[in-house]
Amino acid sequence: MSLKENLSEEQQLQQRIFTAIDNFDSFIIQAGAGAGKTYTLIESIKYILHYKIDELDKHNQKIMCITYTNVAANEIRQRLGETQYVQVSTIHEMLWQQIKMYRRSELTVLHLKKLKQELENIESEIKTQTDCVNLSTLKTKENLELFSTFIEEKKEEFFTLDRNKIKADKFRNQMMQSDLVERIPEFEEKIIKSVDTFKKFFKLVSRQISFKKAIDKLESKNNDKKIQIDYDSLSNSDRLPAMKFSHDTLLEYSLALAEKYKLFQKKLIDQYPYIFIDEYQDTHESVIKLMAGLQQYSKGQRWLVGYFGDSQQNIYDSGIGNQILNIYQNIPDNGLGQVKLQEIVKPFNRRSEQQIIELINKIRNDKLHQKSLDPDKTNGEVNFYYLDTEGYSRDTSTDNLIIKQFIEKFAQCLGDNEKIDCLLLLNRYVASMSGFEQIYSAIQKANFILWDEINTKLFARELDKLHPAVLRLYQLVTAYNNCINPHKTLYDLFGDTQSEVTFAVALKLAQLFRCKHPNNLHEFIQHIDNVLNDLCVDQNNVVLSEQEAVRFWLKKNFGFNFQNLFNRNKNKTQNIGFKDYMYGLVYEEMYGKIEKFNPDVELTDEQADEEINRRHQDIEEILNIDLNIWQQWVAFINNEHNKEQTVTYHTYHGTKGEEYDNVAIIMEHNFGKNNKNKFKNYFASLSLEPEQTYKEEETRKLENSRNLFYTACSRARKKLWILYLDDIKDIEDNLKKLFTSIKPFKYQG
Ligand SMILES: Nc1ncnc2c1ncn2[C@@H]1O[C@H](COP(=O)(O)OP(=O)(O)OP(=O)(O)O)[C@@H](O)[C@H]1O
Repeated sequence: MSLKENLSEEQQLQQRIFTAIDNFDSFIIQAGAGAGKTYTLIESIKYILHYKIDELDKHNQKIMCITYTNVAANEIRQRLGETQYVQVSTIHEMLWQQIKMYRRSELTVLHLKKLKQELENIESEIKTQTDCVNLSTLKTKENLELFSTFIEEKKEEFFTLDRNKIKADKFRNQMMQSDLVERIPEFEEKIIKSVDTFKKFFKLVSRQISFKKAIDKLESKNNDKKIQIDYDSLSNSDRLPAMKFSHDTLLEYSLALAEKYKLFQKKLIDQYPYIFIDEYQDTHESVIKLMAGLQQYSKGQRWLVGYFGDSQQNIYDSGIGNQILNIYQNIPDNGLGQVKLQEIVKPFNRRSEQQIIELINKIRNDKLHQKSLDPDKTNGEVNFYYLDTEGYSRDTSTDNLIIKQFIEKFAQCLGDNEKIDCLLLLNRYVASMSGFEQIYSAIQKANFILWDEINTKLFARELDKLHPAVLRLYQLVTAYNNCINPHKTLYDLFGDTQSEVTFAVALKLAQLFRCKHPNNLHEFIQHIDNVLNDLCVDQNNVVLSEQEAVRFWLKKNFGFNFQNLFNRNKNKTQNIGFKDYMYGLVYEEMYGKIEKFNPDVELTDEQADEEINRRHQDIEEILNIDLNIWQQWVAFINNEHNKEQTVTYHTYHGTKGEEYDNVAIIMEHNFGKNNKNKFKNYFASLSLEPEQTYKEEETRKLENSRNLFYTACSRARKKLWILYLDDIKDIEDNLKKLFTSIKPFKYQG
């Protein structure tokens, strides 16, 4: 078909969407990579703005557009231009905005329920642990109560000693200094015999206490001041007893609110008659259920939801992928009627040259066979190379050299100003090629992220996917970057201070925070600690506005309230400074509020000391990495590149939604040691007869590999070069089903 005919067909499809919008028919747009989903989404919004604006205006309504990341939200805002009739936000932003008005009412009910569930888990763990010989005397209610009183008495001291890496025997002596010890049977002989076991148990019971207190607080009838539950968007883990929750719990609470309170649904429907969800495939199941619930409830009213996405680009396990229609089918009728979606398939590809489209069609191998919008776009190139491994064996440094040589070869086939975007499978290579291998090694050594989660928790460009401790490090580097960047506004530094902070004070503090280039994060933290300490010492002269400014700075950069800072001198032992607080936080975020208890292994004092020392050394090592290296990592996370850069390295996941002219993909059999043969198995599965089926788990893994491969290959506009680093003998026949040209790549060692 000619370009003209294709354009006309595309126009008709767009028209079907407009008709669905006119009729308030909820729909789902299914389209492969580069089909122009985002473009269609924007066209749909523009259509409403053009034809329905009076209606929106009359009812004081808005269009809601939900994106998967902040980057995507900004992109859409930019492409739409300023308009008060559209709210573009991530699902978390949108939900919090909607539910925060319930933070003193209905949310406290949900929070209370969650605290109680969690308390049950803690109590069952306490039970299991008191089964072990050393703690068995704490099995009785009375002894456990005595132990809890002991904890209340020694808590501050315990955590100060723990933080300060006090050796086991000294620690034991300090803990023994309490009248309560006499009253708790076998305290000396058994309970504190292993300091390691004791510490874990202490933390567990102290967690139980804090949960109980939080529950009491919420249940207490004579609260003058209503307790408030808050979403903490800057932290990647819940802090339930502190009445704070993070991203996943936000989804959970929102769905529960919607299911329980019809008013909540009604408000959403009234406020946003059009809700669009971009990249539906990576959306959490609870969001789809929430939308389906709204759709059901709104029957007969002016309301619709429109999903845009591609199930084969689902690359995160938390996303619903191709399950959306099943979820819809399983929504009970509730006497309100079955919810349905009109399915509109967009079969075009606007991004890539014909050669690339052919390849990605073969990879997806489903009904969504794409055709190029412009049949004359045939100047693309796909090359598959396998490494000719004869004569040497692979290791990280050789692989790095091989990748560089491959990129050079690719570059020789390109024009002078052309760039290459290289997608690397292995995290170590992404780190070394992008200049932050030291961070990768140190984090791996500290061993607080599971092997197969490192790709997301250290390399994700969506901040809410980073490991909580890694996010904390990101915040520290960003706080430093903001301090030294003269182009940052006072809002960037202090957030919305609602004019409680004067311009002069904000400037003074900004200057104090801006230190001489520190060598590492450790020095930066020390510097901030010094500044805050000086302000504390000088507190008689510190105007209230300065205290406020510090408070806003800490809140904006790290999301925490540090109210006690200026009261410290009054009661020094009770409160800690910024440095200790930050170290404590990082330690806790790395190793958990309670280190995992294993009753089979009881560490001796020496082993426990060694273990604690090791952990502290690992943290020291991380904080002592050169700050320039940290800045390179932050630039990677923020996807910032300098203009001269001719090659940019990415993880496969990090390129979601992006497009580049020339793409190099480096592959191999494995994806980390827990995903042995991930890609080998995928390629091997291509010769599977249709009647052969795998177990569900196996199918899920294969689909994930295919989706990752599909998403990677479909980023290319013009040229795609793939290098396979492992031996392809066993999968060669299947590779030939996808690639017309398979050539050896000879490394010049
Ligand atoms: N109607 C259109 N007119 C002009 N350019 C378009 C149109 N639709 C899409 N494009 C362009 O085609 C390319 C692919 O579009 P887009 O990024 O919206 O695709 P997508 O379906 O969201 O892709 P992916 O699923 O891979 O993220 C972009 O460069 C976009 O600007």
